[in-house]
Amino acid sequence: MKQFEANFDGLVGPTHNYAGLSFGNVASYSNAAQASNPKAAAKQGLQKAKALADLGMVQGVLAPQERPDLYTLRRIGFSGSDAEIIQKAAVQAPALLNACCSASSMWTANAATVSPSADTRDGKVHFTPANLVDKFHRSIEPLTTGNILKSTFNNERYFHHHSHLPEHSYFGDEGAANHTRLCHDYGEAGVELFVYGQSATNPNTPKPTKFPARQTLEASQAVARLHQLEDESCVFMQQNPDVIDQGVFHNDVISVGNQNVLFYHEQAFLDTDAKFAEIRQKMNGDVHFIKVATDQVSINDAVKSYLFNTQIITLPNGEMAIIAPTDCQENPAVFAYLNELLTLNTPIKQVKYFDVKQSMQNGGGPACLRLRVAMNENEIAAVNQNTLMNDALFTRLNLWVDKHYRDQLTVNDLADPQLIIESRTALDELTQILKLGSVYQFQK
Ligand SMILES: N=C(N)NCCC[C@H](NC(=O)CCC(=O)O)C(=O)O
Repeated sequence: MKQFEANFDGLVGPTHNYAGLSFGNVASYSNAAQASNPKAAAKQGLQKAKALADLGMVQGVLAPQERPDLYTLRRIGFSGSDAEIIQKAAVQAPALLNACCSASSMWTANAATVSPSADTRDGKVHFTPANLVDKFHRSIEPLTTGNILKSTFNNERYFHHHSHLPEHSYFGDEGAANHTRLCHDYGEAGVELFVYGQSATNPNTPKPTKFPARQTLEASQAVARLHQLEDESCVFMQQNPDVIDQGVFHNDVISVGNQNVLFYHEQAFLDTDAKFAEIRQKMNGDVHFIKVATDQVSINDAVKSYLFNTQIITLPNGEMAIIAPTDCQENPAVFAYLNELLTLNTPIKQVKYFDVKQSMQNGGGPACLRLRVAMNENEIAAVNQNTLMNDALFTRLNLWVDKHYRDQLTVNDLADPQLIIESRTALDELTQILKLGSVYQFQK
């Protein structure tokens, strides 16, 4: 049976804005309070998704979340009509209103951790929504994420959905941003590489000192247990705390894998040699570790350009390509490195650049925008087919964005009570386009 790795990109929501909500994420902090362009942001995302579909990849979309999140604002004590709640929050607690308006669910690498059926004991594809407890604006995502995943992968014969992990710092979980699956063929059992920032229960292990380590070892181990993975197919590796302190807030800002390739910066991990030996032994066969040295690309350039927040994809002809943000073209050291990479004898033969600047300005590159789901033909046939990208869906979603999205949004606009009406109208229509059923609270 044929095997594929599908990418499910998050649709950018109508409230896309820059509110400086993510301490430790350099781009989010440095672009705080800039005006955003929701329509352009959504279209940049659609262009990338469509281009991958046109390359012959299986490409899907995941719906965004309802924002402003009135339910959370009510939960924290704001009352009255929708307009009154927004108006009171804007005056009394503007930072909390901003958090409840974030379109951060667009970065679906943080939606969940996914283990393909080839790796799991029950032979199903497993999903655990990330609890994202480190950031308040993201901690309000997992319930709706679970609803959207269940409506997108809506067949119990093939898909096993778990609840998110307990909402406590012991179990800080950021989903697939800290999880890479290495394998020889997508349909064969692979090695699931869990990269954590700190151990929450062991005070003697290294930790960053300036910025938070969002992913814990305890969360990664819990996901591996839930997903019924064998010990022989898991590797738990610690991210270098020094790079977290330089703005590498997720592992996918410093390394990316695909099949038997791991592309990484030499400073990415702790205990690299021993852990790579473990990966080699568990992989039973060739693994290409493509190391980028600090004198080729500094951590600062990697964080600015998102060299490692690229997608490595296997094209239908078997060659690998890198999907990179145009920011990599604009950074001389990174552009020179990528040109050189193509001359080295690695499986990566092409680089394709995409303008995703609206997302980049909040610290989200091409890889943040997608959730990978490796599936066989039967599993793909069991996916909600209305979420799969093709010419018709691309046209339909562009028209939908044109109809509902604002050209520009500032943080001050988040107090406009009209925004919730626009957002709900847009999302209601989207659930009909994607035939998701009632995934949002306002639809229940
Ligand atoms: N690396 C991966 N996989 N994802 C990137 C997530 C970016 C996101 N930015 C934000 O949430 C910024 C929102 C704001 O500041 O308005 C975050 O920090 O969680």
